[in-house]
This record gives sequence, structure tokens and C-alpha cells, in this order.
Amino acid sequence: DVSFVDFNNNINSVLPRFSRPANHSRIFYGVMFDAGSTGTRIHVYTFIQSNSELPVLDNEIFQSLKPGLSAYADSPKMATDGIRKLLKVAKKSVPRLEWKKTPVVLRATAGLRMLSAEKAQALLDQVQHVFDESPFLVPDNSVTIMNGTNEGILAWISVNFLTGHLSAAQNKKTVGILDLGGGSTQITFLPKLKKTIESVPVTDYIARFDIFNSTFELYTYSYLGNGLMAARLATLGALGAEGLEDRVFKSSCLPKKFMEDWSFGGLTYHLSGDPGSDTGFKPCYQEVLKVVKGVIHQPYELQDSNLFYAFSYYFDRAVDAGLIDGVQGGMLEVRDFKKKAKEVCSTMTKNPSVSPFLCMDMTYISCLLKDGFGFKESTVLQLTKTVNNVEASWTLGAVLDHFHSLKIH
Ligand SMILES: O=c1ccn([C@@H]2O[C@H](COP(=O)(O)OP(=O)(O)O)[C@@H](O)[C@H]2O)c(=O)[nH]1
Repeated sequence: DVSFVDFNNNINSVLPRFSRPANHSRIFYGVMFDAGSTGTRIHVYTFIQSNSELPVLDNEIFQSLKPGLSAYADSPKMATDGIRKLLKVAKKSVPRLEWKKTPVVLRATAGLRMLSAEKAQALLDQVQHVFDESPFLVPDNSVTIMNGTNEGILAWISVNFLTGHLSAAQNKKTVGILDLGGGSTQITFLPKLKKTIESVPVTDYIARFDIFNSTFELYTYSYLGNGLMAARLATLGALGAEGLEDRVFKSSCLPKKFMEDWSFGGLTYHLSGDPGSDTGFKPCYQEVLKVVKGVIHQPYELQDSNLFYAFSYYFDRAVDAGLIDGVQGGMLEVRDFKKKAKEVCSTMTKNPSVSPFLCMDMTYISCLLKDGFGFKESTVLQLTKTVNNVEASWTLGAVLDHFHSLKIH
């Protein structure tokens, strides 16, 4: 199953050959849009193709805007303004002469996966229209919904590329990834034990892909509905509920006096604390446990096999809670999330924190890590937003895949 992919041949099929002095390394660009459930982001990557197998990532330009595409589910034309704004960033970042050779691609994640196929397609059609009018190279299938397996694999490729673990692929010493989005959450790692692969509930948990001379066989899964925003709704019993106008969703994870309208995925929910019940970590844990129990599979091996990089909302909430520095990131033990959740939940009514949801979010993260994936309290996670100034995101892996055809199967 191992196949050698000639990187240069692949690039030439996308970027037409042009003459340069023989010793001049080639510079090329890739533009990837991440249409997430909570926002849309553009990543403009500059690569230098030297003679070695892997290109060198020279730099990334990153911009984001809120809300995500799914907020325009009932008025898809309104989604185009944001896409146009972000495309301007690409025009500023890529030299004019390179526009025609530079691919623009958009991949949508959980926000669009959770919409009906018709509504999602109407949004994608609008984006496609804006891309078609742009001066960039618009490859086939440049605007699609990405499946969860690819989201997990591509994030794993990104982080292992950025941390230098892919160039020494033969060692197979890699890091695992934990990605917590708004709508879905992904776990991906390279198992050391056969038993891990043999003991998955369905074969969907294992994915193979080829890169240079090796095939990687990864444990990867994306749980739709277990992203942080979707988990809030599920905890409140509001996920997929009808008659939203006339209902108020309550939780022991919210401050007793809290009462607010809250929007996600184009819908608005009336939320409130629960003055008539106990609030705090214990009752809250029981509530969030319902979102995790029987849903999340526990891999056979976990703690000792890999160092895990945790990013997206894992990182954001660790910063909000004061556990790590917002620029540096840092190492945390799983128990640190729990300890902090207890603290935030016990003081939320008297001493409101940055967000009324912090108790719920921190409790959910603790529960997901421990009762969900089955991490030990003592497992150390590397909380990361950027590696060498590049966002930890599946988007880099997606650009590498585009140029390189990693043959994910
Ligand atoms: O390049 C990126 C892309 C996303 N995020 C974070 O990812 C989370 C949201 O994920 P998203 O809206 O993409 O949800 P999904 O659709 O993946 O469930 C938030 O914490 C964002 O700040 C980020 O930090 N950098």
C-alpha cells in the first residue's frame, strides 16, 4: 500500500512550470479558508520548495471573522461579504504575478455538517461564485464540506509538520492532537500497539495515508455534536430542540441569576441559570457527563503512547481560566482542568468570571478528557495555539494535501 509521491510532479500539475535561475529556490503560495462553526478564517501560506522532499513553510498570514457561514443559513447571499473581505487579505499577501497560479480552497467543518444538505449547498454555492470571480486559481472541488476523518488527519499532519516530526518519518516518533471546535471535536494519534487498532468499535476510527516513503495508520475520530458550543446546547437539552421562542433552557452549570439569549449556528436560544437547584461543579459534571457517556470511545492505549498537542477551544479556555499564558501556551495535566473547573464553578455566582459559560466549558473539557477519552489525571497535554508563529489548525495539512496528494484512504 506504500506509494511514493513525487512532490515536484504534483506541484507542477497545479502550478505551471516557469523559468527561474537554476539555483533559485521556488516560492509558491496556497490559500486555505476554514469555514468553521463559529467563524471563517483565511490562511495564506508561503512555501519555499527546495530540493529536499518537504517544502519549507516560510510564513503564514492569518485573519478571521465571526460568525461562521452557518449563521447565514437562511440568507446565504449575506455570507459573501465576509468571504470577499478575506479574499482581499489574499490579494494583499500574494504578489499579483502569482495570483493565477495560487489555489484558493475552502473547507467547511461542523457548522455546515450540522445543517440540512440544501442549506449547506446554498452557502457553498455563494462562496464558489465569489471564488470564480476572483483572480486566483480555483481548482475542482475547491469549495466543499470536509469530512471529520480528514479534519483529524490533516490537523495531525499540520502539527507534526510544524514540530518537525514528519521529516524524520521513518522514526515514527510523532505527537497526537486534540482539537476542540465549536461543533465537533477530533482526536488523532499514531498507535504503538496493534491492540489499539484491533479494538476500535468500527473501522472508521482508523485511517491510512501515504506520505513520502511511509504509510501512517492513525487512530482518528471526529465527534459531531461534541464541539464546545454544541456541547453547551446538549448540556442544556437544547440541541435540536423545537419551539425555541417559547422555551428557556436551564443548567446548574450557569450562575443562578444568569439570563441571556445566546446564538449558535443561526439559531437563538433563551438560556438561564437554575435558581431552584444546586449549582456548581458536582451537579454540572453530572449534566455534562450525559453529553460524553456512551458517545466517546476510549482508545486502548492513550497516556503512554504519545504527547498530545491540544489546541482550539482547549487552548482558549485554558487562557480564560488563567491556567496558561495566551501567547506562550504551556503544559498542563488533565487534573489542572478539573481543579480549575471546581474553582470557577464554586465562585461563579459571587464572583463572575470572563464568561458566564466558563464553569460549564471547563467542566465539559474535564469530563471529555477523563470520562470521554479516558486520559489519566496525570497525563500532560501541550496547550498550543501557534508553532513558530503558525496556527495549529488542519488548514496547513489541507494545503500540503492539495499540493502533494497524500492519498488518504
Ligand atoms: O486557525 C484557527 C482556527 C480555529 N481556531 C479556534 O477554533 C475554535 C473554533 O472552532 P470552529 O469554529 O472551527 O469549530 P468546528 O467547526 O471545527 O467545530 C475556536 O477556539 C477558535 O479560536 C483557532 O484558534 N485558529
